[in-house]
Amino acid sequence: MRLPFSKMHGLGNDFVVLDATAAPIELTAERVRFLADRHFGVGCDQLLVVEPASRPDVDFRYRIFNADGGEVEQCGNGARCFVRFVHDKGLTDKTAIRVETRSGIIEPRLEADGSVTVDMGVPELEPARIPFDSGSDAVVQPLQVGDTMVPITAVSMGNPHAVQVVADVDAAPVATQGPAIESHPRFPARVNAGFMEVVDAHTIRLRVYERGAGETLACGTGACAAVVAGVLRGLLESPVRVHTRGGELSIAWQGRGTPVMMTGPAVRVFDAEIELD
Ligand SMILES: N[C@@H](CCC[C@H](N)C(=O)O)C(=O)O
Repeated sequence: MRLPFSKMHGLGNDFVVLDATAAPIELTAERVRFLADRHFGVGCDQLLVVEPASRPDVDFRYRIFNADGGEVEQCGNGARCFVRFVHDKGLTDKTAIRVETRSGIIEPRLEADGSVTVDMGVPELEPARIPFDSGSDAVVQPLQVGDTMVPITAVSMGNPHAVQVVADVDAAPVATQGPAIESHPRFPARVNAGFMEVVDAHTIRLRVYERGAGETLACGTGACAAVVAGVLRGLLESPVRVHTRGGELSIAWQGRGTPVMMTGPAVRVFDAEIELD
């Protein structure tokens, strides 16, 4: 079978995007891993599948698979690329879209300058929702990682994040601590590990070791989670510019009980087809 796809990215966090609005696409974890493979397949951090909505009050459903084949709840950079994709493919002409994800409905909006703003919903801060087996809802919690005690803030943007503050993000132990935090027993569903350098109250530098994908050039939900963690810790004030290795995002959050707003670019790089067994 020949499978048409688009290759897209949001700040270098790259995606293979499939249109399943007209007919379902049979996806196995093995197929996802093949498509995501940078040597034997197409290559991406996440695979996104656009599907028809399952209810009348939303426009589409979109599903997210990590490069390791696992289906996950949310993806910020993917949400912006989803909007670019449905417009480029003529699937809608609405600029404000309601879309179902595994973690609920999000509301992205295509801006006049081509950037996309996404209402990413209200962050969950209760550790039990992460799930984070700590029995406490303190904003900063100790996490034993090897020989090091790491103070982290656990935030769910639909998907789970553990954010730590570092002095210099370029020197942060992302490659070593990232996988250890991702699979830490305190996070039974695994977690995305964020390393945030606070530059000033409105600016951070961020790297994220993503669950199921490794370090990516940018992580949209990771940026939202880092800003939430920074505001809760009294280090940041909304809005915050988030500098990633792939570029810049703007994140606004007015505090507990309010949604996180994310604005950034979305790029369709090329369209192609691939032969699947
Ligand atoms: N890159 C994404 C997040 C993708 C999912 C994540 N790796 C997870 O497992 O939760 C983003 O831009 O948010």
